[in-house]
Amino acid sequence: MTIAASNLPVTRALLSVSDKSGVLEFAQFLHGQGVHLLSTGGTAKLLADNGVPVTEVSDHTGFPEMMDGRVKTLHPKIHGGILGRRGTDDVVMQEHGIGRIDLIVVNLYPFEATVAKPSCTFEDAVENIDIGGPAMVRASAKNHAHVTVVVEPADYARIQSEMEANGNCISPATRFDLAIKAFEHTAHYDGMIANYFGSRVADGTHEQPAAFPRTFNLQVRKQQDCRYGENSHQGGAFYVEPNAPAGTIATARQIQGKELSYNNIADTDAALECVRQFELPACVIVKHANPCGVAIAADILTAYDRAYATDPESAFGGIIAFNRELDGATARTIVERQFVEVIIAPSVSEDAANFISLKKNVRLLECGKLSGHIDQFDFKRVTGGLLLQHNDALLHADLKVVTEREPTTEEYGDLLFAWKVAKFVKSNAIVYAKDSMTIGVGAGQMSRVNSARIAAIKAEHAGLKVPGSVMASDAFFPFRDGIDNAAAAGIKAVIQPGGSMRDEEVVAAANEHGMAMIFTGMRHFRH
Ligand SMILES: NC(=O)c1ncn([C@@H]2O[C@H](COP(=O)(O)O)[C@@H](O)[C@H]2O)c1NC=O
Repeated sequence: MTIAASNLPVTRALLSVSDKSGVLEFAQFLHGQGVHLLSTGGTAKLLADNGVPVTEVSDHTGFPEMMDGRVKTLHPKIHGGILGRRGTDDVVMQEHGIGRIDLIVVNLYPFEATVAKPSCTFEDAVENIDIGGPAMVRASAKNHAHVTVVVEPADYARIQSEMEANGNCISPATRFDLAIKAFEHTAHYDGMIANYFGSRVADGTHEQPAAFPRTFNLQVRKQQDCRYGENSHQGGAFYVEPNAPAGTIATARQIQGKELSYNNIADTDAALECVRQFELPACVIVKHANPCGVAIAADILTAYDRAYATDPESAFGGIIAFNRELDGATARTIVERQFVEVIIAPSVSEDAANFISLKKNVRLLECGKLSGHIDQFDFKRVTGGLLLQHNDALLHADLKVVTEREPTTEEYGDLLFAWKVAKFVKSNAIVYAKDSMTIGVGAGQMSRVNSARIAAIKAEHAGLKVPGSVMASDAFFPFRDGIDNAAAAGIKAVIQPGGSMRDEEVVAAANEHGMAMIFTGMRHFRH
C-alpha cells in the first residue's frame, strides 16, 4: 500500500505546548493564514490574552480538562481528528462529528529537566510524565500521510516558510521528516522515564539506590557518516548525544581540512580529554589513542615544542590538542615542522587559521571553552552486550608519601603531572616525566616492566635523559623489580596507587634507592 503523498493545505491546527517560546508568533502566523486554532488550557490562555482567536480543546470536545491536567486531549474528537485517513475514514468522521486536524504543535512536559533538579521528588517526576502529548505526537506521526507534527519550536520557521510558499500546504517530504523526528522525540522521552524508574528498587519505596538502570536507554543522533570505520573494510559513523556539552569532540566545529575519520574522532577525543585536565597552557599529542607527548608550559608554543620533543617519530601524523587558543606562532611551527592529522583547541586565532590553511588537508577544530563536564557513564561493547561503568572522573584519593624521603617541590609537580598523563595512557601505563614534560611513555603492554622498558627506549630515541625524571604507574607494582629497574634508569621519584600485597617490599626498595614515593589510593586502568 502506498501512503497518499500529496501536498495538503492546513485548515485546523492544535497547539499544546509546555515550552511556549515562539508559539504566540507562530499562532499569529497560522491565524493570519486562516487556520482554525485549537488549544489546551495554558497555551489557549496565552494566545487569547494576546488577541489570537482560539478554541479551547474542552469546548471542541465538550469535555472539561480534568484531574489536574492528566486528561485534556485524550478524546476521540481529538484522536479521531488526527488519525482519520482522507478518503478512507471520511464517512465515519462525519457520522461522529469529528473534524480533521491537519497540524499538531506539541512539546511535552519537561520530564528530563524536572528529574535533573536535586529537589525533585518521585511524585514531581510522576506528574511530569506527559501522556496526552506523546499520544498526539505518535498519532500524527503515524498519520503523517495526512498530518504534520511539530515537536520543537526550532521548526516553526520552516513550517511558516513552506506554508507561505505553497498556499498553506506542507509537502509529504517535510511531513515524513517531522514524523521521524516525532518518533525520535517520544522514544527519547520514554527512554528517560524508563531509566528513571528503572534505577529505583521495585519494592514500592521508589528509593534510588546507587545502581545502574534495569534497562539502559540512550538516544544518540548521527552527526556524520565516516568514510569507513577503524579499518577500510568496516563502515563507521559518529553519533552524538542530545545536548552534548560545549568543549567536546561532539560539539567541536571543523574550520578546515578533510572529513574527520572514525580514528580521527576517537583520537581527538582522547587528546582533548587529556589536555582538559591541565590548568596551565598544555599540549597533548595522541597517536593510536595514546598520548605520545604531553607538556605544560607558560605558553602553548613551548608546551607544543616540549610535547613534540618526547617522541617526534610517533608525533608524525598525530592529533594535537591544546587547552588554550591556538595562536599564529604555534600554528606556524606545527605546519612547518610536522605532518599532523588533526589540531583541536578551544579557539583558533585568525593568524593560526591562516597558517593552517597552507596545509589544506589538516583538520582544524575549534571546540569552545573546555568545561569540567564528565559524562556519567562509560561503556564498552562486548559480544552480545554492553559493559557500563561510571566514568573515571576522579584523579586520586588522599596522596600519601610512603618513603623516608619526601619528594622535592619540583618532583612533586612532575609526579602529579605524570599521574594525570598516565590516567590517559592505555594499560599497563608507565610515564616518565621531568620539568613538566613527558620524557617517555610506555603504553598498552601486558607487563608493567615492559611498559617501563618502552618508556626508556622512547626517551633514548628522542635523545632525552631519564636520570632525574619521575615515574607514574597507572596501577601498583606487584614486585620490587619495577622499582629496582626504575632506580637503575635514574628515576628519582614514583607515583602509583599502592595496594599490592608486596607494598612493603616495594617501599623498602624505594627507600634503599633513596627515591620518594607517593601512593594515590586510586588506580587508573584504561583499556
Ligand atoms: N493529558 C492530556 O490529555 C494532555 N494533552 C496535552 N498535554 C500536555 O499539556 C501541555 C500543555 O498544557 P497547557 O497548554 O495547559 O500549558 C503540553 O506539554 C502537552 O503535551 C497533556 N498533558 C499530560 O498528559
